[in-house]
Amino acid sequence: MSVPAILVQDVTVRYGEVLALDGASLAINPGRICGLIGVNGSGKSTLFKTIMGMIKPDAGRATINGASPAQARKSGVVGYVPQSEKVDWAFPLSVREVVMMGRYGHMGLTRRPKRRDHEEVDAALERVELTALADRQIGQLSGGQKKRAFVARGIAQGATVVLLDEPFAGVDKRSEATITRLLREQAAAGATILVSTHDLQALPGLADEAVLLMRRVLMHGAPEQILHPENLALAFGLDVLNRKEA
Ligand SMILES: Nc1ncnc2c1ncn2[C@@H]1O[C@H](COP(=O)(O)OP(=O)(O)OP(=O)(O)O)[C@@H](O)[C@H]1O
Repeated sequence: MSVPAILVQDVTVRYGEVLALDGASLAINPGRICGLIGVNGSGKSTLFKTIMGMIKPDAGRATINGASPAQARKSGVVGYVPQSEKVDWAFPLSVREVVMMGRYGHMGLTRRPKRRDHEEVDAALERVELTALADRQIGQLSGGQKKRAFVARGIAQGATVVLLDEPFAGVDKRSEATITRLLREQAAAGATILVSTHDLQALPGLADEAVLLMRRVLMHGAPEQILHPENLALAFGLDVLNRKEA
């Protein structure tokens, strides 16, 4: 049997008094796009940070292709598109420089880009349709363009496991369509993708499978199964079921 690309085993995370994850377990196989669904505060960002090794769980563990998060980050197999609110957009970096960060792992200690690095960055910018804006400061892009810049960073990096925390929040339709197409292309080429979203309608067109999170994984199945009102009610409360009558 193949090793899951993303494996989360019985992970518990506490922030002081707050129990953010409570025995969450999840396995995603290579080449799959998995949508992560849950109300605000259900632990989605905490799950991403655990898989990235940015926080150490109080119990349980996460692995990427069987390796620890730290090893996976070091080898560059894992890429992360954070929530927009978590990024300092005033940072004096151009779009091109942000995408070039994806090449750091390939450059050695000097971090001096070689021709191959420039070529990969140009190709990634082209794929996300940001070539014309490459020299703009990153903060001077629209919400959707910023997300595309981070997706390009993952492409330039050559990441084969990609985590995206709400890439469609505050994003224009063109960016949403471009990002969805790119994720599908990456998955078709073998990449594994975990993407959180509040856009339930877009889920079947985006993901092969989906997960309902509420501190732990309530359900993991086909998007259509997850979107069944009774299952959504599990994660979002009974309002979803009652909305029609209201
Ligand atoms: N650094 C922190 N310190 C204290 N509590 C935190 C911290 N980060 C998150 N929490 C709490 O942990 C819980 C889970 O937060 P998390 O950000 O993982 O949820 P989320 O599902 O990503 O939410 P959202 O959809 O609003 O982004 C929430 O109750 C949140 O308030």
